[in-house]
This record gives sequence, C-alpha cells and structure tokens, in this order.
Amino acid sequence: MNEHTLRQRLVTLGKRLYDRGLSPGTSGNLSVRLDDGWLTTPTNSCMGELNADEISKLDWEGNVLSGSKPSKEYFFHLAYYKHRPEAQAIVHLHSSYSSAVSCLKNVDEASVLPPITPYFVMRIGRLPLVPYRRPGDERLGDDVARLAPHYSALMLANHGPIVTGKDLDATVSAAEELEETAKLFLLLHGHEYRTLDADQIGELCEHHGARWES
Ligand SMILES: O=C(O)[C@@H](O)C(=O)COP(=O)(O)O
Ligand SMILES: [Zn+2]
Repeated sequence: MNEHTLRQRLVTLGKRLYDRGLSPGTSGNLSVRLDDGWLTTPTNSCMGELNADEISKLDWEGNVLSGSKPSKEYFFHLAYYKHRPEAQAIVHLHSSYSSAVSCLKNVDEASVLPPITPYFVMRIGRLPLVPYRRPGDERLGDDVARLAPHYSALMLANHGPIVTGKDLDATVSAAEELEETAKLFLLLHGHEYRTLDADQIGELCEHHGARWES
C-alpha cells in the first residue's frame, strides 16, 4: 500500500478500534512503516477522529517530516521497528481486559497470558510483562529494544499492550484477538481450565509459524 492508502487505513482502523471501545478517549497509538519513513498517530489524538493529513510522518532518527506532533511514545515504536525488521505496524491500546491483566499481581512475567487458545499462540505468542514506567518515559525505548527481537507483542505493566504484525490490518486484528484472550482469561478466573500442551503448541509452531519458546 502507498502512503496515501496507509493514511486512510489508519483512519479507518483507528475508528474501528475506538468504536469497539478498545481505545477510549485519547488513549493508544498506531503506526505503520513506509519505504521512506513511518507514520504514527498524533499525540493526544482520539482514534475515532483521526485526520489522514494530520497523521505524523517521521524518519528513522525520529525527526518529524510532516503532520502534527507525533505520539509522545514515538520512541518505543521506533525501537520496535529498528529491532524487529518483520514488524510492519504497531498498535498500542488501553483496551479494558488487556489493561486489567496488566495490573494483576503474581502473573507469569514471561507471559502474562497462558496459551489458552490456538489463535492467541499463533497471532501473539508469548507475551512478557514490561516493568511499569510512566507513559512517555524514554527508558521504555530501551525496554522495547531489548525484547523486540524475541516477541511480537509486549504487555506494559499497569498500562496496556503493544502489538506488532506483518501489516497494519493483521496487527489490528491481532490486538483485537489479544483483547479477547485477556477477556477469556479473566472469565476463567476461579475455574479449572486447560491450556494447550507442549505438543499442541509445537503443532501450531510447525503449521502456522507460531513461536512460543521461552
Ligand atoms: O498512556 C499514555 O499516555 C500513552 O501510552 C498513550 O496511550 C497515548 O499517548 P499519545 O500517543 O501521546 O497520545
Ligand atoms: Zn498508553
């Protein structure tokens, strides 16, 4: 897709996330790679009301080339792109169930959600917890740089998820699926439940390119 189409797609998908209640108020940010830089949502923008012409365009040093002032967290998007070449797009949300899970005590910090469904394993994989930092704290860029080569998605403690993917549409879909998995996980609280076993996960890795190694 060319830049013009991707700008329109950011507007459409931002509205979809907002309308589904996954990005309340002015929370969250989206970005996508271009051949000559990358696009991100402006800081303090409402995902439901993005304007294609105001979307910020940056270079690979983080300089703004056009558009409005970018997300204050442009630096963790940049870190993900630099350290995970296959990441073509990034979605950060404050979606309720995922954010609720990000606040739980005693979660497995190697993956805050267990492998309860195939789709979660295939589209997200292991989801490590990133220790809490104030939103906008540039040390988040270092955290992301360290983890990006190994994980397609991260959970920011007491905040929300960051999801990457092979293109913008796939990344938004994966973020939606993550939210559903977080919801299932919380619904299962207090119940005995199965997780996928090592053989079942291995099969997903073999047939669908999933990754679940520690
Ligand atoms: O939680 C925050 O403040 C940010 O992580 C966020 O979601 C929105 O920040 P901007 O992208 O700067 O609007
Ligand atoms: Zn946030």
